[in-house]
Amino acid sequence: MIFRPAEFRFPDVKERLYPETPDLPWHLEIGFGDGRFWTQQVQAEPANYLGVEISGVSLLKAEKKLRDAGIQNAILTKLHAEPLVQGVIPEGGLDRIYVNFPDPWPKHEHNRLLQVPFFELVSGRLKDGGEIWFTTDHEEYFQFALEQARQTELYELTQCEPPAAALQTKYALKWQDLGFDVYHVRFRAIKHKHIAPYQVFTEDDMPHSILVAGASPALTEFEKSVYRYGQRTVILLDVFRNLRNDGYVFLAHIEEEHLTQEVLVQVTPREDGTTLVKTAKFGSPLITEGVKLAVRSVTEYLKARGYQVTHTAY
Ligand SMILES: C[S@@+](CC[C@H](N)C(=O)[O-])C[C@H]1O[C@@H](n2cnc3c(N)ncnc32)[C@H](O)[C@@H]1O
Repeated sequence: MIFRPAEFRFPDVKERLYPETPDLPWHLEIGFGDGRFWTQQVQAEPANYLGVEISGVSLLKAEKKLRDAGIQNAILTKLHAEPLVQGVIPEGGLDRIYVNFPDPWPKHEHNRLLQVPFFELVSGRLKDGGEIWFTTDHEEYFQFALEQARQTELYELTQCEPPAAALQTKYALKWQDLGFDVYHVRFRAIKHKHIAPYQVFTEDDMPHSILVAGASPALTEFEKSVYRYGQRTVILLDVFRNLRNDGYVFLAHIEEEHLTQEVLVQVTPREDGTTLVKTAKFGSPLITEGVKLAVRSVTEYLKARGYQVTHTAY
């Protein structure tokens, strides 16, 4: 089953996500590609499965594979692994994490998934004794990951044979056909670092502001505008006229840590003469701090063009 990010709770619980099989362990696969790993691994060790991918094409392929295999207790989602782990997974929630043949980034190792911040984050989301099973053909990334995990002093490492299913993934077969070796290690969490959940707000906290239009409220031209707030950036990419209510819709791009979202911010004139600025539900954005800042940015944009701000809730 595919879950849109907004369908999760932040954090969520296994009992809600897998009501039919709450007693099974909970396994997460990061970067599941076409999904074939889990169709085989589940036969060796049944578990509730959560898969996270950034590729929409992979998401659809994997969903079909799992459906054809008749696997019911599997949830797939399209997101970066980090906000999913930090936001959705409760402390001590996971029994295991699989990472099979992740992108090795040979020239840009800062992009690699398996490094100190990741090991720290997941140590708190794994149960005591929970493990990360890492399989790769890339010896340099393998050594790098061992070193990064050791630095944290949160794991016991065991190098051993990979599970049979990890040798049958699309990339496993590709690299083995080319004669590459395969490396496997299990990182067993023995200590847990507490990292606060990724903060996602509910619809009750929908950020908004109320403005009063000045003497010349109509926007006749648009300037792409960048707003920086510490680690977060909002770019107002475009604005469209709303023909239904004589308002506007801004297209905002938001970057915050590992999460990037495009959201629509509506500017709607109301009967009492005020103007309401709020995030549109369209696209089910995750209501994060960055989304609040997008509403703030649109409010600032309008303020600079003659609107007066009478109320803000962001
Ligand atoms: C080299 S492929 C391996 C796919 C699959 N595991 C296999 O063995 O065939 C790496 C996958 O990781 C996904 N990926 C990369 N970074 C990711 C991230 N931060 N979160 C989730 N998935 C990611 C990519 O979209 C890609 O499908």
